[in-house]
Amino acid sequence: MKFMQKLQAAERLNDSLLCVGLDPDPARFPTHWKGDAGRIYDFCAAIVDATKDVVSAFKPQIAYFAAHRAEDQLEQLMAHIKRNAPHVPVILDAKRGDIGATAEQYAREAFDRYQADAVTLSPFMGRDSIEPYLRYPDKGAFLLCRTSNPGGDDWQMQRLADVPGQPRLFEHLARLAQGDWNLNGQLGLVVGATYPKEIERVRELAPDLPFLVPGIGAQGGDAAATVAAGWRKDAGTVIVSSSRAVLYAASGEDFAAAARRVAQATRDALRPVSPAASQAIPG
Ligand SMILES: O=c1ccn([C@@H]2O[C@H](COP(=O)(O)O)[C@@H](O)[C@H]2O)c(=O)[nH]1
Repeated sequence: MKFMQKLQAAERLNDSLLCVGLDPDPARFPTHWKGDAGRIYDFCAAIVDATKDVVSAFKPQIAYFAAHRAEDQLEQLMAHIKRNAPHVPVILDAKRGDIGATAEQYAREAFDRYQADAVTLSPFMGRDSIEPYLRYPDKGAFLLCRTSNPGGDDWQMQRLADVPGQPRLFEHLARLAQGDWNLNGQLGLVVGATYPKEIERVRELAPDLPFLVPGIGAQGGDAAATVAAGWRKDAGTVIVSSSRAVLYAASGEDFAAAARRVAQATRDALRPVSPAASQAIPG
């Protein structure tokens, strides 16, 4: 099944726009596993099992595994999700961006090694740095467009003097992703929940693309404003990601149950409420 279809099916099945981010930090593990990087798989698998009927996607962040030499635990985790939550798409947050030949290797890493359904990419190096990922017809790729961090202003808000209308960089990218670059409908955009006005702008420029939206929870973005700005009935959807607020909801042996409660509350806060929208994710 293609990534976009899998995403749509998971949204409907779980009636959810929430993506749980898997950013395992051993220093924040529950007391009985605290500091033990050997428990990364156990921790993430428990979160997956507790939230798999509440989410539209999972988003493991590769840095949290690589930093602890835990790539083998990421492979195990991906296999666990395929086995126990096969209906939930997995977006590998890797933010890769390199020349074509190297991008081919990164694409193999994401899609062959880790079996991800989609990957995040930095589009800074241009179209040929994205193309190798699009050769996997069933997979998706999310391009960083207007990121959730304050430093995103340094580049993404700059105007391009040589392009008609002098769009900001993020606006130019949104147009490319909706148009020329999106040959087979595999692209989406990363837009931070911390900038709802820009989410709205990107939605104008890219009406059909799925948005991966980090920045609610620990970064303080507003769930309802995010959905109002980015989600359109029967058109572009949003995959709203929260990591730390869910993962570290409690520090005792009940951590997975606490994560589930926060995930459920977040999913509920993300329900579309505009008059044009239905309460449930439409089928
Ligand atoms: O613009 C971006 C792009 C990616 N991220 C990633 O999302 C999560 C956010 O974690 P929280 O704990 O929910 O704040 C993390 O993996 C980032 O690398 C982002 O925050 N902003």
